[in-house]
Amino acid sequence: MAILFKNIKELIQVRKEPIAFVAGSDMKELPTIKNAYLVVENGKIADYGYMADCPTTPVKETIDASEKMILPTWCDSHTHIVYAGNREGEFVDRIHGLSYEEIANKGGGILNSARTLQKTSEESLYEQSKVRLEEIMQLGTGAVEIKSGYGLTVDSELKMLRIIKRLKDTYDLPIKASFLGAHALPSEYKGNPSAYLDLIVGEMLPKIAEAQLAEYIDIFCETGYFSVADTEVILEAGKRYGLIPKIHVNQFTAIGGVQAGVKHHALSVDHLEVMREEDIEALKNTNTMPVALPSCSYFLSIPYTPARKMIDAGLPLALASDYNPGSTPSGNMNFVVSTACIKMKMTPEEAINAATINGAYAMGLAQKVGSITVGKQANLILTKSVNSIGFIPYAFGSNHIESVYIKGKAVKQA
Ligand SMILES: N=CN[C@@H](CCC(=O)O)C(=O)O
Ligand SMILES: [Zn+2]
Repeated sequence: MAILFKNIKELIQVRKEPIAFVAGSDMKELPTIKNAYLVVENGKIADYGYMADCPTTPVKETIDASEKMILPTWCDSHTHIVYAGNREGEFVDRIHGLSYEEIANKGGGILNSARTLQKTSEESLYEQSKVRLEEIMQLGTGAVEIKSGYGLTVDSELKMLRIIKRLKDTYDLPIKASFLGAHALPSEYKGNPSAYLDLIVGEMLPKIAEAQLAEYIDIFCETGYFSVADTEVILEAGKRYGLIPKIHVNQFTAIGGVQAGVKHHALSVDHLEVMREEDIEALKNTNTMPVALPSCSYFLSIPYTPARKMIDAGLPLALASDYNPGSTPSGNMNFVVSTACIKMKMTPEEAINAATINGAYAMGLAQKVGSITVGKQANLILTKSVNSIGFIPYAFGSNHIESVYIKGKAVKQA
């Protein structure tokens, strides 16, 4: 039996026909219906429209949404929520003046998280990760991509990906897995990166593909991590096993990673804090979604992705959290949307498009989530009483969410 939401002050991100993503000036358009109803049946959006046309057929439950808005849940296309322990010690080191790079050069950073994860049992890692997944669901995330990349050995990378699989099998929200074996060079391979690339290509990838543990292949293409040539090797290898590229590029330096991503038909290129004209040019008229991670810029005090320049050049943009223990210990997409407006000068409409339909596209889920469209999964945010759409990112410190629904079922609040 159906659930009826009635008297919805504004139903946000209504798309009658499914769309893949929005780009350029279209990102300013966020279609809505004021004074609306919405019907959910069998976990899917079954019907919606103006209250004047609200159906009178009996339903299992009616929810009065007077003064409240409904929008699709956030689509977080870039996270690292499977990790062990935390890195608050490095946070304090940075307060005392060390840079992210200096900490990494001392064996901290990603290698620090890898050492902890390698020592952590699969059960404990699952328990730690599921807490973060449940936390982000309560914060309104209804679809998420999760990366490996804190294992950096065959066994530990597989351990991470098995946990992502277990989360997929346990929870109702869509989850996508990316294999990020090339996240950092393990210290035992120092001076011999090609031996580590051989391990990824020769041992990790075949095992991951055989067990069907990942949809995407990722790499940290960055000065001091992996080169553009390494990136091409890894993306080629991943593609041989059917994995689609989704890569980390241009976080600290621009070295041609965007072009490599486009050349290999990456579904997304993520970070993009440092963008040259030629990087923006390279993304035009492609199917590659640029993804900005403003919480990372905030936490590390590094530049924000030049969203205005990119959108004004006609590009699409997605927003994601980058939830991880080092550069972004937060998976709060509400903060991401607010920060995109406050620091990147995106309008509320652009930011909501970027965090819903464009995020869904960046993880291959645009047909399933990211808009209010009949037949899509009923993953919904019911707000508290709010004045307007703009009020949501404007009042950035407040919790505007009354309830989150995944496949039409309310997510238990902590
Ligand atoms: N930049 C690369 N990877 C992560 C951070 C990893 C870490 O510091 O643990 C990111 O996307 O920000
Ligand atoms: Zn990342």
